[in-house]
Amino acid sequence: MGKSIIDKIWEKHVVHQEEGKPDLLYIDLHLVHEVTSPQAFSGLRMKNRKVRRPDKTFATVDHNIPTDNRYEINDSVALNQMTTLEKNCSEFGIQLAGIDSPDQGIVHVIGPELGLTQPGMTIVCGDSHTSTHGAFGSIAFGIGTSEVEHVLATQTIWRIKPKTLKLEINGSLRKGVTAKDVILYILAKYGIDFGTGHVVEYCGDTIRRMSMEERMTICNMSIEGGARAGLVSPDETTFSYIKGRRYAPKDEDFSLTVKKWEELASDDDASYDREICIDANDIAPMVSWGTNPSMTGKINEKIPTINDCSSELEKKSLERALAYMGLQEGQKIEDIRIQHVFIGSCTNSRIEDLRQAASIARGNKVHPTVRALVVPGSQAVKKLSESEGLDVIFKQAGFEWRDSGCSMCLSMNNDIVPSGEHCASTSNRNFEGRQGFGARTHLVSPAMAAAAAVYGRFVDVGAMSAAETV
Ligand SMILES: CC(C)[C@H](C(=O)O)[C@@H](O)C(=O)O
Ligand code: SF4
Repeated sequence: MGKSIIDKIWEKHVVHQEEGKPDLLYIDLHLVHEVTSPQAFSGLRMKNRKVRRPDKTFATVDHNIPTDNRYEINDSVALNQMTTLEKNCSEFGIQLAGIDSPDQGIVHVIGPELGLTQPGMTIVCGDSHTSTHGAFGSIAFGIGTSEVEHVLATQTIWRIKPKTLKLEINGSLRKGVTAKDVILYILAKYGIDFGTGHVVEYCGDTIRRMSMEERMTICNMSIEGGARAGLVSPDETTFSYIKGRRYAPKDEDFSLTVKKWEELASDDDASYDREICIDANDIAPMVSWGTNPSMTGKINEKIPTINDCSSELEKKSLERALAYMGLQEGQKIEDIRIQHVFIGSCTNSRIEDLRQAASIARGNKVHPTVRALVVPGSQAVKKLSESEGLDVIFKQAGFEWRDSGCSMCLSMNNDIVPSGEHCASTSNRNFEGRQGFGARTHLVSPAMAAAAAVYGRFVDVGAMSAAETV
């Protein structure tokens, strides 16, 4: 019987195993941000401990950093977390992409961008969307603050080996359908618990044809399906993305390392605890209408009715979601009006995402009743976008063009959606209050968000004419 990539990586990283106990896993890369690290460093200080492998630890500021004027931090908690991280990194000798650094950005955007994220690694961060890094064929998962301290001190973590789920997607995606629509479709169809207790391996020819940016979008939202992590076996697309990046192996080392990475891919006869198979042709541009990511429909569908519900529980949660969202049962998704657009977050703020949004924004104008933000995932994405003129396209269309950070994905900085207003957002979470008290979030792809900005409501980007999208 062959092995899956999950088994292969896990086995290589176990440093201690005992019957009835979790495994002790070696960690190759520890990413750190300002929100979940302060207590961990305090813990080290109290116990007089050092960071075991500062060279395998990398920090940045992303959640709190303002993206309009980054030095104007009015919130004292935010300011304190950011300056505390700076102090901690200099005291413990950790590399930091701080507020002034051209490397600063959302932790899950800069890891891959700098070549820190590589196939076969175990990667952790005190952040749930660490699963993003699984796109490179690594086991990457979020950890709690006490575990951040443990990893800082020991470079290891205790974990029970998760179950494995093979999620295969085959076929061609229809016009206007992106990786974001694929993962929203999976969540709509299989629910917010489809991956509970499992590491999901995404495979099939649809995934194989995807770029690294697209694979990252899918792995990112594995967490919304309850999974421990999500990953894709590495291939040529992975290797050519990594080649030449700052922390990637160089020259001869690179080709030797690629040989090792090639062996990581799951064997054809690998076995999994569960398998799901999806037809890509069934997927349409998706829009979430409710308060969890499974409350999502295709653009040309209607919001379900109470009569569609198969249980009392389902009925109650539909009623509650509709009341919070200010929507009607049976309402057409295309008729939902929006007042805000947020293009950004660790799900969709990479260069390809911004290119897709720009192809819709070009030559169009943001609807007069809409406020729209474009927030690149990193300062490097910002710079690259500007070299391609994307900033000019967005600004001419009436979008705000920002510095990098988590921004409106969560209400921890200046960017907040006012109560009762609707936001088309390329982020990953839509629970009550996520983008601000009473804010109403609709999860969509970058192209769908840009089109919503132009029309003030949701439209099918797959049906837009060539003249509308240049
Ligand atoms: C702040 C952090 C702990 C949190 C997470 O881990 O998910 C954040 O990134 C989020 O998306 O809500
Ligand atoms: S962009 Fe959003 S989901 Fe991603 S790390 Fe930041 S707050 Fe969390």
